[in-house]
Amino acid sequence: MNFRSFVEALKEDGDLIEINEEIDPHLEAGAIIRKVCETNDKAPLFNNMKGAQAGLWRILGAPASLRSNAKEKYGRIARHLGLPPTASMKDIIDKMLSAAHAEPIPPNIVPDGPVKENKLFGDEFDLTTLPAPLLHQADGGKYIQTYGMHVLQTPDKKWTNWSIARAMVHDKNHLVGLVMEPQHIGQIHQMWKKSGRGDIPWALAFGVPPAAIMAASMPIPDGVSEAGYIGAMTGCALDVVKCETNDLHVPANAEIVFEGTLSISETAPEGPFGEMHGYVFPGDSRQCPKFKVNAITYRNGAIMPVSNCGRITDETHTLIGSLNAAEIRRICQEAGLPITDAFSPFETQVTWIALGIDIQKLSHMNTTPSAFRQMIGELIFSQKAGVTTHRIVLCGPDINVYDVKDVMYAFTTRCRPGADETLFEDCRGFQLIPFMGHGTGTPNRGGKVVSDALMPMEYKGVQNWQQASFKDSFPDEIKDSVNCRWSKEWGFAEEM
Ligand SMILES: CC1=C(C(=O)O)[C@@H]2CC(C)(C)c3c(C)c(C)cc4c3N2[C@@]12C(=O)NC(=O)N=C2N4C[C@H](O)[C@H](O)[C@H](O)COP(=O)(O)O
Ligand SMILES: [K+]
Ligand SMILES: [Mn+2]
Repeated sequence: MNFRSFVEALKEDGDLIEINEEIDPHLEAGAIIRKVCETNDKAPLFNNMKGAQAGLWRILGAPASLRSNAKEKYGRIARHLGLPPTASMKDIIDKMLSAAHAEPIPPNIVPDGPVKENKLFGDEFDLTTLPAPLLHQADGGKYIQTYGMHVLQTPDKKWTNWSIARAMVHDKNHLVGLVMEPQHIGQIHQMWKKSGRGDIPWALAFGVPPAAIMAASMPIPDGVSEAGYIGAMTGCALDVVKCETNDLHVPANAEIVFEGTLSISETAPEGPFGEMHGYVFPGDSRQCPKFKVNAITYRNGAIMPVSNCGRITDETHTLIGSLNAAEIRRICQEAGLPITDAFSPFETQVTWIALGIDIQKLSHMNTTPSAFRQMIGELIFSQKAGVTTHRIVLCGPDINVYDVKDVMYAFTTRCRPGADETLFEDCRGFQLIPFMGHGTGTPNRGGKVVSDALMPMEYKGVQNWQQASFKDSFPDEIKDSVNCRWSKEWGFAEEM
């Protein structure tokens, strides 16, 4: 599946709105994409961007946001993975974890590809004149990079990392973007700095195969190349082609590729940006590394994917939250903890993760609530995949952790504030969350909690209550007889 066929699949699903009238990259495209994300409407494809030149570029907005049709809520994300549009979030997470213990299938190097149809070098382009969008009025710049994939290799070339990190236009041939620890882009930046080998060969590929951008958004382990992981997950090697100006390889059918170097010494002001938690703090910029663009190669009719993040729901919730939860589930299970599921409710701006607990297995651990909470917090809050999470909620087997109504029902009725919670201050914190970066304490340390929504008896493997609900408070024969007359005889609404 490549990006073009992904866009075609959305069209066939009736999940695409093509806009052929001229749209301005200065706030207008951003406003449409933001409203699509807040209403779960169809993905907008802007075929006529003001300022487009030499085929650069059309824009696809909200590439992995939600569908309003409840039966296909995650359909646009499912289409990234070749799953049916009715796939559940559990199906999507299971698919993304399916390669965790598989032998990587390295990419297949091909001599040419659609991404080589057009090439611009040096003064043949000026980033400030391309239709890069201003996505929020208080943003510090035009965020040209919101759904592209950084390609960076360790100095020993053993690990090639693919990841998403934002970047804005700095001048005609430079970007400036977030390069944070413990992200792999930050780790590799540090390695090159220590190696004294000068600036880092870099590429940024937009409109890559959808499965690749999912891996780029996932905190798979240090040292694991996303290309090989995706090869193992899809069962086939991804075709890659060599860059014109360095030895890195990029997907051969990517829409657009920027090639150049990531500076280990030069910085420039970055941000502010409307971020994943839904805030922009006007004027709040920080010094970040510069990326020098030496060449641009691209397909005919190139499409630039754009994620306008902020208030729910957009790619920073559907992908960052869900894929961090995926890795947290794997890490807990490999540590022998009785975790069945993990999910980050969008309504928490993905600052929480809810864990589904197998209370039979829990009862065999003969542990206490405070000891178990300590175990869970120490494990998860020490992980890279746990950095963005500031509350973990432990839920019993009658709770569907993928449904925020269930998580809140458990959290608000089974977790006594204080007594049933364990605070963690000696761990890395996520400074992008306003209560951290603009709050009262240290911006990047602590501020975390494990909230235990397991009742004491569940540590003995028992749930001695019935939910006062249609599902749990009526015998099957009553429920069946009510259900079969529900809409046919009485005219109530059909079940969704
Ligand atoms: C935190 C991030 C963003 C923000 O909130 O502004 C910003 C917004 C955009 C670009 C839309 C965005 C989208 C649409 C998606 C889907 C993911 C991110 C981002 N951007 C940020 C960023 O600027 N800096 C960052 O360190 N991580 C980000 N991630 C998350 C990472 O991709 C994720 O943690 C990966 O696991 C990283 O790969 P590895 O290092 O593990 O290999
Ligand atoms: K990644
Ligand atoms: Mn990585």
